[in-house]
Amino acid sequence: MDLFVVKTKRKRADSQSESSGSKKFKSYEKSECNVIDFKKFRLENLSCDYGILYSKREADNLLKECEKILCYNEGKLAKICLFGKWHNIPRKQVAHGDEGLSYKFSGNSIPARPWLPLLENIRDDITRQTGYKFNFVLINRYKDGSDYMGEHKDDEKDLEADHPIASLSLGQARDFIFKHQDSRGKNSTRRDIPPLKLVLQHGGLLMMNYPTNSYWYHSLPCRKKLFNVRINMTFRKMVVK
Ligand SMILES: O=C(O)CCC(=O)C(=O)O
Ligand SMILES: [Fe+2]
Repeated sequence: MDLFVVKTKRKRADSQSESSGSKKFKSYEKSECNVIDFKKFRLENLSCDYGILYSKREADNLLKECEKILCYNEGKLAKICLFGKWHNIPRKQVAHGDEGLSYKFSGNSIPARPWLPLLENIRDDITRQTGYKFNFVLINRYKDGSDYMGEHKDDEKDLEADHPIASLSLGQARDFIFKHQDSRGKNSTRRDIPPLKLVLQHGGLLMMNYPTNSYWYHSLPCRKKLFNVRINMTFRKMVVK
């Protein structure tokens, strides 16, 4: 992790308003939580916390188990629609979650498969550590550094907008880049906001708090010289209709 601001131990659930930006947006419950060491990243409209949730041994075991039991989407569910054209996604993907939930993005809708005990255990570990509850997990598997995820925001309507997204990484450490929406491209109006680069490690947990996903894009760029598998799980709170 290169750029960094303050190191802190979050002690109690009622510190919730600090991580989500403003109390007035709170629309969910947050329970008591434990304490892993989170590093806090605070920039203009960005609030993220990063810490190591699992030791190397625990993370090795989880990765091995994931490789054994997870099955990934195929066919249309493994494609995205960009500017009217369908493309294979440059990685594998699957979602699990509460019954009836699905996740719509880039022209596709990913239905949640039922929870698996392994995923429930990880979800509950994250809830114990952060106090936040999740009803859906999107899993991305990058076979090596040539698999990637392009710049996007996780700001779909079916996500509870002010709820944090918890991102657990297993396997190959990879760069993860945040860019402020007004700092991107030729017509950028905010050249004064530099990107934020994190390195997401094996066993690392990144909390993306409100309002990060309303203002900042994130991506996992290609890294052709990396050859190991990485699995990322983003635990989310979807709106239940
Ligand atoms: O693999 C990652 O770390 C990124 C995952 C992500 O951004 C997503 O699932 O929306
Ligand atoms: Fe994302």
